Amino acid sequence: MPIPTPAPRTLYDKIWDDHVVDVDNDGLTLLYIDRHLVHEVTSPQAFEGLRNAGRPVRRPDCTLATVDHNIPTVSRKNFTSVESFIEEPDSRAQCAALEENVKEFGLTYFGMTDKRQGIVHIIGPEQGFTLPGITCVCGDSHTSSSLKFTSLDLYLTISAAHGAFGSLAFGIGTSEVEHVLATQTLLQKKGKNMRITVDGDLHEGVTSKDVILHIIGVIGTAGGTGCVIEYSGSVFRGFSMEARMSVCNMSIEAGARAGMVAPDEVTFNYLRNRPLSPKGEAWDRAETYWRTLKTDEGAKFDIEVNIPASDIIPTVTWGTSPQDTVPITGSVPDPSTMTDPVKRASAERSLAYMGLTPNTAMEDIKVDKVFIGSCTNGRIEDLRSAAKIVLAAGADAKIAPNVHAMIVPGSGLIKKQAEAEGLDVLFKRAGFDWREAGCSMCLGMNPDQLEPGERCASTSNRNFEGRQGSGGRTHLLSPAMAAAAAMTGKLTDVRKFMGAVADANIAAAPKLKVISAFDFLDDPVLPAPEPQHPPAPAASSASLPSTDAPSTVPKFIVVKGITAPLHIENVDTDMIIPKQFLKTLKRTGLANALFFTLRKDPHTGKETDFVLNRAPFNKAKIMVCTGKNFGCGSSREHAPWSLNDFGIRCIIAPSFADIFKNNAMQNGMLPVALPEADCRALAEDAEAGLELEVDLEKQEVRRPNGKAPIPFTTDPFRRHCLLNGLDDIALTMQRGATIATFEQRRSENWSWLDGFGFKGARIPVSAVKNTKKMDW
Ligand SMILES: CC(C)[C@H](C(=O)O)[C@@H](O)C(=O)O
Ligand code: SF4
Repeated sequence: MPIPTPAPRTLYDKIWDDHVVDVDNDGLTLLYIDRHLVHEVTSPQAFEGLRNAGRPVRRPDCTLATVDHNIPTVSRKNFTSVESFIEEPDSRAQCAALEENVKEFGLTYFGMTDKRQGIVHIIGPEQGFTLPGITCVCGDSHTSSSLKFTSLDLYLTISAAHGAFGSLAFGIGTSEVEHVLATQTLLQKKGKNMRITVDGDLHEGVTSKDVILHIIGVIGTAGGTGCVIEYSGSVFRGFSMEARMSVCNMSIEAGARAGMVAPDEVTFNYLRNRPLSPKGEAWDRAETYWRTLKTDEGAKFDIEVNIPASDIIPTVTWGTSPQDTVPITGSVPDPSTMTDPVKRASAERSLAYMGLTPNTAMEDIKVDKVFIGSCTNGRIEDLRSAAKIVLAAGADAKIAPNVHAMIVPGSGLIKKQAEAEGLDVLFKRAGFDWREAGCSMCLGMNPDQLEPGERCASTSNRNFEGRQGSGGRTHLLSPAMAAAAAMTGKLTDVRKFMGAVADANIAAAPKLKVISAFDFLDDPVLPAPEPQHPPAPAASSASLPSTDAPSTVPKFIVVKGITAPLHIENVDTDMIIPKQFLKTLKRTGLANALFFTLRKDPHTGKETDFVLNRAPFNKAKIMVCTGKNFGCGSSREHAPWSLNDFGIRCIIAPSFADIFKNNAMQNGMLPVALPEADCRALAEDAEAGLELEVDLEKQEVRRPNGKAPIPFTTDPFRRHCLLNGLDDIALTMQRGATIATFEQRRSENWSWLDGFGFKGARIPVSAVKNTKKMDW
């Protein structure tokens, strides 16, 4: 009998298969999570949940925490403690809460005096915490090139995230953070396989950031919904790890669950000898396994997109969605030429917000601020590429007057490396503001924010309304383009900083040193302190779904009530709840925060005529949105929390972003996806002030005035949980024995994934030199 050949599998299929702890008949999978990154914004409520239930963190050795979003980026020379350093009370409380939580639960933490502190998505790869073939999650959406600048002779390859290592990395909400902390698993349905291939030679001046902005412009911010994207083709193969990270990092902006690149020599060279990478014989075994992690010949992709490299030129955004891209040589689009009414309305709204007139040349747009940093572009190669532009501008060149240009390295180590290379001196001499590591003006949860009406050339990843500050206007672009904008004071084609004059300027300038990142990675990782929390009672195995597990999730059976209509496409979670409300330590009290920037006039503070401010919609229990891709962007669970607090238990829309959908259901809320025409019909009922009735048992939306109900479908497991008000964590805890069996197999087959660097003797908390400092 010939042995049947196994079906060819994609990279995603392989990683998925290797992490299945258990699977039910519907394909709902209990997936093991190898690495969990934690930050201060999305974790307080998760730790509180553990504390209330008396549960420990199941795998402290696979969990790494840092502070990044709230922290000021001013000099830390006088830092003594978070309490005295962070002025804003809510930011301070969130950072202090994390410090308490890591101590109580025994987690490794890179705090503000640790040079390894930085943006979660930067420190994971930097430390070798992120490895090929792993599953990696974070309560943060961004958990998902060798660029030929020939005439500038740039060694740059522009940079960011975990999937770039051939791992399955995705963002989760706070309830799922708690689930992973408690069980080291997640309940997941497998996504679709999507492949984006970019082949050919990139034009001069085109970086990995331009490549991913161009891709998002082509497929749209919902283009990757429900998919895991594998990036393939000669362009990605030719990219450095940093460049691959930038691309994978922005997969969430394309709506995808995750993005990945198959590991290869570039990956192995990046990882070898990183502090948390496997060493010696363990490395050899790991590398042998990693080399199997590529898509098999003939494997099936559900969606394939091919983009010729030659189509891409330096790219910039004009609007308030990352899909609003245009070549820098182009101009602001004219909404009057758009036929789709929802698209036209969205474009008009964007242009009004951005203060732009149709057909203005992009290069004529003046900027007030420049931000170089973020998890997309805060790496050493990004800083080097910006530095090259400064050099190309000439020995005494300064940034344009009236421009404030900020450079925020992604981690303390990157900052040190850049300073050793002399980049800080170069930048400061040209007038840039050189800062400490953190998320900074990417989101502005700290003091780094735009003033209303200010325009920023930004290397970050989101240009949503109010993202960088209420009323602030963001244009996304590459670090080289951002540096060019800083020098000229307006959006500028980076190729103007290339050619004979630029070459001569660079040749005349003192050579910048190139120093290896490995010179800064020598710190041993000290053991985590013993958790001070009592161990959980032994778990027993039970079949899923059981209805007798303890739960605080409300049931969803039938919801009837006033429905608020909304006619916006790509409603992002920054719009649902802006950043200033993410600083809470609670899940409640957020009703007033819902759609805050649309409900309050930023200048007068008075209520606008936004639908939720008007009777009867101010009492809405249901929301119907006619634009697709509701809830895109950030993974903040605060978005469903604020809807829930307002009284809205059900959202109907043509489509939802994956993380939002999950987050809503974790809170006993129901997202209903219906065809656009049905959403429009329901919106008409809603506008007439008539009540709708959503029945989950019968899976139908009942309409007023005897109109036929509209049927919908829901995932059977989720429906069961919603109808019975079941809590995922309690259900998964019942499968403790199955998880333990998986962990045993994991230790045998992939031993390098256990206990990253903590395997030796544990050091008690009291042995840390200064116990006030939490930087062990
Ligand atoms: C705070 C966090 C939930 C959020 C995210 O998920 O992306 C943030 O990092 C962002 O970029 O908006
Ligand atoms: S997108 Fe911005 S705010 Fe979010 S993690 Fe990255 S740097 Fe931080």
